[in-house]
Amino acid sequence: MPPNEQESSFPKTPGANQSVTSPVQETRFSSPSHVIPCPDGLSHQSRQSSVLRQSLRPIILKFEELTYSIASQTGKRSYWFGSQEPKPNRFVLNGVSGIVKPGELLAMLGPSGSGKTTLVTALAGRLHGKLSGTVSYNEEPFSSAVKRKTGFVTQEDVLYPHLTVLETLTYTALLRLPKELTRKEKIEQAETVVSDLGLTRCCNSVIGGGLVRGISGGERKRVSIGQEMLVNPSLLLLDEPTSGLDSTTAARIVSTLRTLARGGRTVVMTIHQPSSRLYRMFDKVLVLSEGSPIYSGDSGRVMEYFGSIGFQPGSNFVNPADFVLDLANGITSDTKQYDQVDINGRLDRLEEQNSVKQSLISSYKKHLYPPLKEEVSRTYPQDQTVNGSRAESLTNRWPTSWWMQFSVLLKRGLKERSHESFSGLRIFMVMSVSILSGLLWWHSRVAHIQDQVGLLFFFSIFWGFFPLFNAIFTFPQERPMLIKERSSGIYRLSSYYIARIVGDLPMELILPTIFVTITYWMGGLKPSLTTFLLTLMIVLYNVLVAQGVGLALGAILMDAKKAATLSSVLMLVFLLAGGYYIQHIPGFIAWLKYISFSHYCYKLLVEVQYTWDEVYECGPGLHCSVMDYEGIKNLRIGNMMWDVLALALMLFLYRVLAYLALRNL
Ligand SMILES: Nc1ncnc2c1ncn2[C@@H]1O[C@H](COP(=O)(O)OP(=O)(O)OP(=O)(O)O)[C@@H](O)[C@H]1O
Repeated sequence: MPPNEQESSFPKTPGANQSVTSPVQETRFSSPSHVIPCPDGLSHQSRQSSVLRQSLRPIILKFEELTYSIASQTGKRSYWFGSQEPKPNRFVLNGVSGIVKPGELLAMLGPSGSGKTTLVTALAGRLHGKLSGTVSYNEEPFSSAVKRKTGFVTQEDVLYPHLTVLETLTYTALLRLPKELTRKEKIEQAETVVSDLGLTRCCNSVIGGGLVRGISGGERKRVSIGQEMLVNPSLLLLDEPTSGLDSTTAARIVSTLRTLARGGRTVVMTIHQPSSRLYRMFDKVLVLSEGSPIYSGDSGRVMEYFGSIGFQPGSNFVNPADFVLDLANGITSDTKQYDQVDINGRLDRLEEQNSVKQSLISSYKKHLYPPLKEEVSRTYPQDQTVNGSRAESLTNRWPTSWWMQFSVLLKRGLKERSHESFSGLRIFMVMSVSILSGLLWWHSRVAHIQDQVGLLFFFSIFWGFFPLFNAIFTFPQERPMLIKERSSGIYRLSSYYIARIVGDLPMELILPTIFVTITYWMGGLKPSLTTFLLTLMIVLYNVLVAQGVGLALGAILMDAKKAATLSSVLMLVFLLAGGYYIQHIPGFIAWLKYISFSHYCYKLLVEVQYTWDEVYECGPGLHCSVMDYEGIKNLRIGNMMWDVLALALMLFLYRVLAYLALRNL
């Protein structure tokens, strides 16, 4: 078999219960030494630990009379307040029922907006809002045990763009697979998924996204599926796994899903417009029309059912999916659908379509719902249920230890953000500002006290603004990933949060160190190593506090634009209340400086720079004490400890605030 044939296609696994008989491709890819070698097609080991193996704890998924509504708006705006008049709730799902057993693949079909995504999200236990009806997993409600055995692939792929395919799956394996497995076994499992999903060819390519060119949409989708397959889920739910893919790739994906189902899993997917080739792979279909079911049952009996209630396909009929989707839209073979019709004709047609939909919904209720209800209410024998593992899962809520989560998240974060942390632009910006300010304040002397104090104030403001603005984007950017991984119960928020903060530290601290080193000596500040080191420590301390403010604003607002606007206002206030520009702030607003971290930083910088016995030339032949200089006197220099404590309090409080805001995500 030519290498490419092996690599580019899905494995020809006949079923998880059967052994793979395809020839083994033994030749490894010649990969550069710095690149992790990609796994072979299907190696001996892969065959033994293939993710297409059997599910350990089969799940029977039942859902009964699911109804979900949203409050809609009339669109009429009040002139003064811009509020909208409330309208009665709109039903997105209306009495949807079904049952999917282990080994079955259910496809949910329906036109755009018919409620497929809402339904699959509800089945994954992630729909918040007014959902009524029941969803059960082996007769039990959704629980953390079920969550751990459920894989959910959303319509949009949420992946880190700068990680490679193999890195993405390896980090997921390290985080999601239980601690009973060794690190080596987890990595092997990730490699197996790469082989099983035919991703060998692109395993060292970056995922890409946004402005980064990476793997194709189909490959990205397979990576998303692979992330869920890694944990050998008993229940796999996928929202539009084939959207935007060519028919061959779509067929490969559905074929893999079928293989997974045959291994004893319960697989549910939504699909927009399947080809007849895809349609034949489904065991069951559920057809939705504006949130109401019009068919639920065996995929092979769909034509027979609609024929029995008087809806026959037209003479040019080929694909059952096209036929049922037309029906879900209220279009029958008799409808004049694509002709040019006037406005009256169009209204008539809408009425006609609505009456077709109503008739289909009534027929469903009359003919399909009673036997389905009976099937759903029946109790099925279960060999081994997810609930069997409940006690174990409840005592052992997380798959890995806190430390393991922290170290994997730290490494993954460093890898993903290495390009931005060490971005040439950021370094260039800091270097150029430091050299420019060094030149502007070139060898300033105590004699020019105002200039020198200005440089210290500039330190406090620049190193307040810069880290604050960088930190603002952290959580709004990470939000989709955090929601995805946290709703799968992969790690604790604390391990993620600390890994994120620690991961950002090196660059957050290296840049100001370079800056202060250049500007301090060029700017002619006190030529003492101790004073220099103290100045550096104060600036770094300020950076950490500013970063905390940025993280808190980003986490609370979860909108980078809003957070940036708010922080501009905040920094402007801190700039003005800092004590450099205005020395006599009116008493009623003077408290502002106490909430400004730049004020404390500036005060500390002045305190370490000057001593009480230092003088400057305050007039021709006149020498005054530096501490009597108006700009310094009003700072009320004295107790450095209070300033350090105030900053410590802010350092702690803002970070706690950010953490609490993330908990409410
Ligand atoms: N939170 C929400 N706010 C407003 N509208 C909503 C919300 N959730 C769902 N809807 C509406 O419910 C309907 C069903 O949405 P859903 O995304 O489930 O449809 P879909 O069948 O998956 O569509 P598509 O195939 O285009 O993805 C749509 O009209 C959508 O606008």
